[in-house]
Amino acid sequence: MGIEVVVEGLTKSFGRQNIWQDVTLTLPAGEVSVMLGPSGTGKTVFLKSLIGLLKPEEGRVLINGVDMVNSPERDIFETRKLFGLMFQDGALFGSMSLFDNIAFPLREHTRKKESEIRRIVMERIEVVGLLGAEGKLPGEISGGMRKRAGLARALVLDPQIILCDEPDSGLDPVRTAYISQLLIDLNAQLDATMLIVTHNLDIAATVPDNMGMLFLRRLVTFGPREVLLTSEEPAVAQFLGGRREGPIGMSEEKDAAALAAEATGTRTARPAGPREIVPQLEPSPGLPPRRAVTRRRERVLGLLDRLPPAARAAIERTYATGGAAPAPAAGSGA
Ligand SMILES: Nc1ncnc2c1ncn2[C@@H]1O[C@H](COP(=O)(O)OP(=O)(O)OP(=O)(O)O)[C@@H](O)[C@H]1O
Repeated sequence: MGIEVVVEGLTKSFGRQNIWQDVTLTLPAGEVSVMLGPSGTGKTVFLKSLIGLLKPEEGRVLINGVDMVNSPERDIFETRKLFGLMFQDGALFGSMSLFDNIAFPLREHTRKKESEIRRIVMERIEVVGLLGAEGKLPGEISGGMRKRAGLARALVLDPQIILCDEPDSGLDPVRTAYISQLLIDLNAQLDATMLIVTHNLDIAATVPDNMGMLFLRRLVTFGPREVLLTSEEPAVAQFLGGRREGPIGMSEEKDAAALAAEATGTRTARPAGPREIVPQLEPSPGLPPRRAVTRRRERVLGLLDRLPPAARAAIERTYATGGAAPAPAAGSGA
C-alpha cells in the first residue's frame, strides 16, 4: 500500500521571492490527490520539495519517519526511492528508445539482470498501452505517447508514492480523458499514494479523492474532493468555473482597482451556473477495485463533523448513492 505523506508548516522562498508559506496537509496513504492552482503559484516547487530536491526554509515533509527537508541526505536519498516521478514533458532522453528510457532507472538504481529488466519494462509498457512502440525514439511518437512513456518510467521501481506534474499539458481533451482513466487504473493496480498537479478541470472533477489549491502564496484548502468542489471561496469558485471574474488575474492577482471595476460592471458578465459534482472515475473493467475507496470512505465519514455544510451534504449524497450518481453541489459557488 502507498505511504502517507505529512506536510507541516512548509515555507519556500527563492531569495526575496516567497513562493508559498505555512503549507500543511496530509496525502492519505494510497489515495489520489490533486493540487490545483493558477500558473506560477509554485505547484512544481511543491512537488520538488516533497522529494527533497528543493529545500524549504521552514517546515517538515514526513515520510516513514524521514523528514525530506531536514533529515540527513543519506536518509532522504533512500526515501526518494519510494517515489515515481512523471514530469510535464515526460523528461525522456531523446537519443534512447522508449525501452531504454523506461529501463534507465532499473539499470541505474538496481543490480537486476537484463532479462529481469526486460520483463519489468515490458510489463509497464503494457500497462500504459505502448506495446509495439518500445523501439521508437521519443521524437518519433506523439506528445500523449511521450507522457505515457514518462509514466511507465515512473513505475518501474514499484513506487509507493507517485507524483505527476501536469500529465495533461499539451494533450487534447480525448487524450486527457485517457490519461485520467490511466491514473485511476494505476491506482487500482498499485494502491500507491498519488499527487497530481494540474490546471485541468476535467481531471480535477473526475480523478482525485482529495483536492487542494495553491493561490497567493497559501494553500487555500486541501481535503476531500467535495470540500473544494463545493467551496464558495472566490478564488476556488473562479478557478473551477474557468471565469475571468474573480480575484485571479492574468498575472496571478488582480489589483484593487480591477476588482472594484468588476464589482460595479459585472452585470454583463457571464453568470456563474450551479456546479455539479460528477462521479469519480472507476477502474477499467477487469481491474481490481481501488482499495483506497473503502479506506477513504471511513476516513471521510469520520471527518464529517469538521467539514463545511455544503461539503458534508455532498459527501453524504455521494455515499448514499454508492458514489455512482451525480450530486448537485450546494450553493452556486459564487
Ligand atoms: N530554482 C528556482 N530558482 C528560482 N526561482 C524558481 C525556481 N524554481 C521555480 N522558481 C519560481 O517559483 C515560482 C513558481 O514556479 P512553479 O514552476 O512551481 O509554478 P507552477 O505553479 O508549477 O506553474 P505552472 O502551472 O505554470 O507550471 C515561479 O515564479 C518560478 O519562477
